[in-house]
Amino acid sequence: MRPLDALEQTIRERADAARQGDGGKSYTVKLLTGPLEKLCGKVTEEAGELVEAASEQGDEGRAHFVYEAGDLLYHTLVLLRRHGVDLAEVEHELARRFGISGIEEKASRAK
Ligand SMILES: N=c1c2ncn([C@@H]3O[C@H](COP(=O)(O)OP(=O)(O)OP(=O)(O)O)[C@@H](O)[C@H]3O)c2ncn1[C@@H]1O[C@H](COP(=O)(O)O)[C@@H](O)[C@H]1O
Repeated sequence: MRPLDALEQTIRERADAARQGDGGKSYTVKLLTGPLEKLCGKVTEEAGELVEAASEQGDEGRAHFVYEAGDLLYHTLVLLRRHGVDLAEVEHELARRFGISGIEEKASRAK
């Protein structure tokens, strides 16, 4: 199983635990059951940290960039779960775009 799929499964298990009033020691459960603004704030924060890390140089900068990308992906997966959206649904959306040039798609929206 891809790590991203395994992580999604763990997050789904945490959501099930939360529904049963379980998962007190889980950070994921806190994000799933706390205020939506808190989770959205974390996604925004992690996106900002990834963008900041993008200008860091060298091996250390690269490792930090990868670390921040992991944080953003994790928090994004938790937000998707909170909305009942599976990763497969997002992958389906991305697959739908295969072969559609971003520039052409933008131009078609401007018409
Ligand atoms: N991949 C992650 C993961 N990535 C990041 N984080 C947590 O996300 C938080 C990142 O926020 P910050 O760096 O801003 O830390 P912070 O300031 O302490 O966070 P806040 O107080 O603002 O919430 C940290 O607490 C990290 O530990 C993660 N927490 C959990 N997972 C995965 O989810 C699984 C289940 O975790 P639990 O639900 O906690 O059991 C784990 O085994 C991991 O596989």
